[in-house]
Amino acid sequence: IYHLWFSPLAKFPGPKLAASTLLYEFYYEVICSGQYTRRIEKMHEQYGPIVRISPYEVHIKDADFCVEAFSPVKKLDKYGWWYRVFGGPGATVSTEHHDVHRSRRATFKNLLSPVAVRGFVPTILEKVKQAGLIMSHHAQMGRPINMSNLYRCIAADTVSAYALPASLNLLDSEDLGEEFQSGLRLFFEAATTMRFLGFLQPLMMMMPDIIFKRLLSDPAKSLIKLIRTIQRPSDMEKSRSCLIECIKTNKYREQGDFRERLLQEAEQFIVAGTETTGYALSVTTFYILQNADIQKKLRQELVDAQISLNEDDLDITVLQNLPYLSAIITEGLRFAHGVGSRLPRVNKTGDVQYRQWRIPAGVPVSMTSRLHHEDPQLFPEPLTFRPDRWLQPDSKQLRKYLSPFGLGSRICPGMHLAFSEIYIAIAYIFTHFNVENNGTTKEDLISVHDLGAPFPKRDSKGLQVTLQLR
Ligand code: HEM
Repeated sequence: IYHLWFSPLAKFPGPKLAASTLLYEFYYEVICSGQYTRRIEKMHEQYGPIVRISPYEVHIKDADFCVEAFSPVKKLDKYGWWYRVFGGPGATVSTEHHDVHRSRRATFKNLLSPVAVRGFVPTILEKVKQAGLIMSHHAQMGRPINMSNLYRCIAADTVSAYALPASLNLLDSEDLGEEFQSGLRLFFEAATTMRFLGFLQPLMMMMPDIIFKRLLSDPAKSLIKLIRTIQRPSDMEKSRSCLIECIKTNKYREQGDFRERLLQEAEQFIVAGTETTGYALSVTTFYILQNADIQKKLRQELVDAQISLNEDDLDITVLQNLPYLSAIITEGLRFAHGVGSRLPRVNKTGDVQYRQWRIPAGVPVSMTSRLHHEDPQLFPEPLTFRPDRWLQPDSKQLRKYLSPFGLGSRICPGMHLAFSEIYIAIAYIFTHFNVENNGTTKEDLISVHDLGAPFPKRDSKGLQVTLQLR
């Protein structure tokens, strides 16, 4: 009764059931597995650009407003209830308060800068070439390959080698990271459930180690082992400037357990940098393969540019200046929003005004990038993959509405690394192989379950392709 009649949000449009209990969201998120984003989309169709989606939160679908409201100059908190399940209390991604977040994020500002990423290009190329050998082997055997898994392996091996002194080496695994992928999906499913059943967390912490270990998949165990072993002092000394050093030596060093913070930040890097980048690569490749003309133009540009894809002299800026490749990658990111669900923020410093609606300070306000990316007013024929839309005189204006990496002060810090991986992998693969789709449909790739990260239908075989060496 309070939520429906007396709450300061009582006058906001939206379904009465959603306004009165969190069980409404629980049903769509947990019972139906990641369906609330789609439900919110429907609510906007019915109620307009602002809807109350829970007893405590409103969601806005208005790209111009969101760009402004999520601007980096605004001091916004993350919505603790939503984010606490994505990492421990020491992880930057789940840090609630703006000021604490600022100092935590400063810890690895230099680590992920464009200059630092440029220094890492030879390692990225090495990983892509390793994947190229696996592809060549499949080409010779005449066997199709699951590119979704291969891309995820490249992403996991790259981000782990970047953040830690050792790589996860999933490209060496026999199942090409298949088990790792199931583990990641399980992680996101469990996180979605725990958001609502947080009261069970203390019980889980009491679970004996032996039972906990049995529940983990082998790759999850290797990830934990990898992070644990690199905490030995000898590894710390010999490590190049990576996450360990950043946390240990930075001036914002926090009180508390260094190892625990390292574990949480490292996990966050690997989870945040694997599914997202792998998904962007799969979706972009899928759409290139759907259209012979796009593929032809891309190859022509790569051939004309005569780029050397060797570790010693690859200049990534040359790749990044290729207009058609860049347009393809930008359009790919419009489809492959790494975080499919909403991004809620809390402004504690003052009320938020949206049109005639005054949202009281402290109320979580969320937005969803996909809803902007698929808005026909902003992107005509939004469900058609059209790199050309990024090559028009006015396409700079359009970029404002593209937010695959989020917005504001919490925008993805790993985007330079992600861009480098995507540019190198797409350029390398389409230079060295003829690639053909082997029966993959859109339904095998599009996000059906938004669990923080987007996941396709459960029985999807990923992007299956056949290859021929060029
Ligand atoms: C195509 C690839 C990627 C996409 C689309 C992507 C997308 C995003 C988005 C949308 C957010 C904001 C989440 C929010 O506001 O709640 C985010 C945050 C984050 N991402 Fe990425 N990401 C990608 C790759 C990476 C990589 C490679 C890394 C690691 C090097 C990384 C590390 C992070 C971290 C640490 C955060 C939390 C930032 C903070 O809260 O300050 N991401 N990412």
